[in-house]
Amino acid sequence: METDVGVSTSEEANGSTVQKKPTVVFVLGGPGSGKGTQCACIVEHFGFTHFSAGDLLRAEIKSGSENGLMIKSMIGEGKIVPSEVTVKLLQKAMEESGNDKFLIDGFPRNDENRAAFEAVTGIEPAFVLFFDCPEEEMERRILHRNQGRDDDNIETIRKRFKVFLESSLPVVQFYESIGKVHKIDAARPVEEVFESVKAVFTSVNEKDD
Ligand SMILES: Nc1ncnc2c1ncn2[C@@H]1O[C@H](COP(=O)(O)OP(=O)(O)OP(=O)(O)O)[C@@H](O)[C@H]1O
Ligand SMILES: Nc1ccn([C@H]2C[C@H](O)[C@@H](COP(=O)(O)O)O2)c(=O)n1
Ligand SMILES: [Mg+2]
Repeated sequence: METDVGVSTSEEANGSTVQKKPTVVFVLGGPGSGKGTQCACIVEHFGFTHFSAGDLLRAEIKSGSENGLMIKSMIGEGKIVPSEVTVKLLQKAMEESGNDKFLIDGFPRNDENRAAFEAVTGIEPAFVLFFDCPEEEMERRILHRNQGRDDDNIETIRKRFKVFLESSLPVVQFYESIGKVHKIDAARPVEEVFESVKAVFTSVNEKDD
């Protein structure tokens, strides 16, 4: 059933009401491609609220919720948590944020994620940013990340890469087929990548004006 996440209502001059859905940008890319790093820059410049699906799931584990152990075990195996759980966390975060512009990072990770989000929120992404990065570079970045993530070990990293190729890339290809993907070469220094990201947001904003 569809709910009205962040829907704002405005009254037209003729008295009719218009409902505006929030703007959602999905931020996709392999593990360690730099999604979180770039999202932090986008937030500073473009007024979006950033939600990382992985961060929300890790917070759920820490909170001691009834799903915590299941989520921990799936993340440890590099597997994708059932969409019902992740979509609920995203929906709650969006509702509580007070904003109507969201960067959703690391989601949708598979076609089930994509379909569940659309069915529950009724929202389709304005566009999708895809950070394209070679596996060796992603592996190097993750192994130097040092954020104490349980899944940043070589065995789980390899599993995450496999899931990315088998389940997440097809979602990117789906959005490509409907013309929604902006592909960014992520194998460059952070500032250079962000220059390309900025150009995407600026051109989209200009088209909307
Ligand atoms: N362009 C870059 N060049 C070099 N290092 C980078 C770049 N972007 C991010 N990093 C570093 O690589 C590591 C992974 O980046 P980040 O956490 O942003 O990736 P991610 O795509 O969110 O990964 P995950 O999917 O595992 O959450 C971090 O230590 C970050 O500082
Ligand atoms: N849509 C999602 C996003 C993340 N997860 C799980 C599985 C991932 O390996 C892990 C870490 O995500 P990241 O922080 O690397 O984006 O979280 C998921 O099941 N579903
Ligand atoms: Mg991340």
